[in-house]
Amino acid sequence: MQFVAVAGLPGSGKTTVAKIVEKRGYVYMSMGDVVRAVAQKTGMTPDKVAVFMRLEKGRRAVVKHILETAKGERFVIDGLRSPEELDALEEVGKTFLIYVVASKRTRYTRLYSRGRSDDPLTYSQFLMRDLRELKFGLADLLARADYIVVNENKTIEQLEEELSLVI
Ligand SMILES: Nc1ncnc2c1ncn2[C@@H]1O[C@H](COP(=O)(O)OP(=O)(O)OP(=O)(O)O)[C@@H](O)[C@H]1O
Repeated sequence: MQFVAVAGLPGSGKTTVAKIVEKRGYVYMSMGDVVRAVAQKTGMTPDKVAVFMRLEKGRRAVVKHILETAKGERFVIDGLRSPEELDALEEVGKTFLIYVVASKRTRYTRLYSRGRSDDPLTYSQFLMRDLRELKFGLADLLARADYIVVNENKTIEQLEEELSLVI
């Protein structure tokens, strides 16, 4: 198996990057979709499920769920949160980690205008989400990145061009 894993803080552009990778022949799988599906089943909020799954079932729980359902050879995994999740992928396949970064202001503006049902409505909700993700170990993943992409003052086309040199 071969994985391109994508990590970054909320609103940095992980899904945007992962969808670009998908177009190059990788099966797209989203950690956030797993969490949101469990949230819908249980009636809990996605924020709570994200913490609950990792606390109750171990720090690899979400990635384990992804691996159980994965069918194919080459995958792009959107939304890795911790070094433990990266370890889990590396144990079963060749893994390349792309870390996406953007400033706080850009990320907040993007999420505010994206308006997904679980997106932060206020700046304090946005900061709380950052904090939660950092607690999972997101910042520690930066040290293990194979490629760091700055998604700021860049069009999606420019992003696509940059990534074509990497993937
Ligand atoms: N370079 C860019 N130019 C313009 N818009 C962008 C760019 N990158 C991302 N966006 C937009 O910003 C929003 C957030 O991007 P995306 O959903 O990829 O972030 P994310 O890191 O996956 O966020 P989350 O962790 O909250 O799911 C989306 O609406 C996306 O279309």
